[in-house]
Amino acid sequence: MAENRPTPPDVDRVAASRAAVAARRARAAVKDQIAHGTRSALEVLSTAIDSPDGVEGRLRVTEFLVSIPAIGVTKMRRVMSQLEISPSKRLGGLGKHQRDRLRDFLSSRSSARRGASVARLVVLAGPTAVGKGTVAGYIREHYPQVLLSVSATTRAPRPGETEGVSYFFVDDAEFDRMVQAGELLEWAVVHNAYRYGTPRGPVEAALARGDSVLLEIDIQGARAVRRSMPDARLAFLLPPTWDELVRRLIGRDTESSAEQARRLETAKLELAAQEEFDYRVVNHDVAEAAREVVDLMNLRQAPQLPDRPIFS
Ligand SMILES: Nc1ncnc2c1ncn2[C@@H]1O[C@H](COP(=O)(O)OP(=O)(O)OP(=O)(O)O)[C@@H](O)[C@H]1O
Ligand SMILES: Nc1nc2c(ncn2[C@@H]2O[C@H](COP(=O)(O)O)[C@@H](O)[C@H]2O)c(=O)[nH]1
Repeated sequence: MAENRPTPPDVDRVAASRAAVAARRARAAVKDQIAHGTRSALEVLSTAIDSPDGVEGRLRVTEFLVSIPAIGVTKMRRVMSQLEISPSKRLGGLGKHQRDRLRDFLSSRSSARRGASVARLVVLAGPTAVGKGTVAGYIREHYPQVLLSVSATTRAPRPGETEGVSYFFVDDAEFDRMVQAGELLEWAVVHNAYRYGTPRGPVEAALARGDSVLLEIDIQGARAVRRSMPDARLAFLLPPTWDELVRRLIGRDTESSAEQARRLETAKLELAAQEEFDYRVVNHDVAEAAREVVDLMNLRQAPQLPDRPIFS
């Protein structure tokens, strides 16, 4: 029996393997922070320099670079070679010149991005029931650094909706006044029923501060934003399949069957508009779609669109 008891070297090995798992998780958390913009890459580099044996210091430069939005593996390799850093290096093990070159690279990137702050306006549109509201709600909850514009609407609140959070619920006279006073960045009659519009003030103020803004609006609104703010990035949310879109609309159970049929007819036309958009995001999974939309706010270069529509 005594032979089955863990010997001191076994105990050491178990402890070491637990410590390695914990360290890997801690490094993954740092990479997530960079990817989601809750921590800047420059700040992580400074921490690594101050404590080379800490979590940040143990991050490989390759992993660090690819966690930065808009840096993929190909670009990372190019940057590593330009900065003359070998792929095996960790942030805490960089020599002084390598650190300086990496710091300069990160600073020039971040100031270039500040200069392009108008491109931080992202419009999320797509057919009825694809999940725009669900994805936008997820972003509101999980990405507090993104301002989610609150629209004005002439429709009545639904159960559970809150004034000033879901919408600003206004009557026709007030909506007319807002239009006349130029208070709306765009507005449209949606589903041939009620008017919806984006209040201009909060969006412009946030962009002037350099904050990211998300508009969850219909396709007519997206077109209007494109005309007035050509730097905005337009994302089209797609369902995985047409049948899934129908399932979501019917499953939501917020419209009569006549209204559902009407929305599905409109949805066919709206799906044809996807090619007017800069990006397409397929809403298989809410968290994943939300991350893709948030990533658009940090990209400097728009990724190439595929030649043909993904789904129509
Ligand atoms: N990834 C997903 N997987 C499964 N169900 C989803 C997903 N995303 C959203 N849904 C569900 O689909 C339904 C429609 O979503 P939502 O109301 O957000 O759509 P919408 O695009 O905002 O619609 P509308 O433009 O008509 O207001 C909801 O019941 C929601 O819970
Ligand atoms: N053009 C705009 N469309 C908007 C705006 N706010 C919301 N919407 C779109 O309306 C429909 C219906 O919304 P619901 O809450 O009544 O189901 C949906 O497609 C939204 O995207 C806006 O400010 N401008």
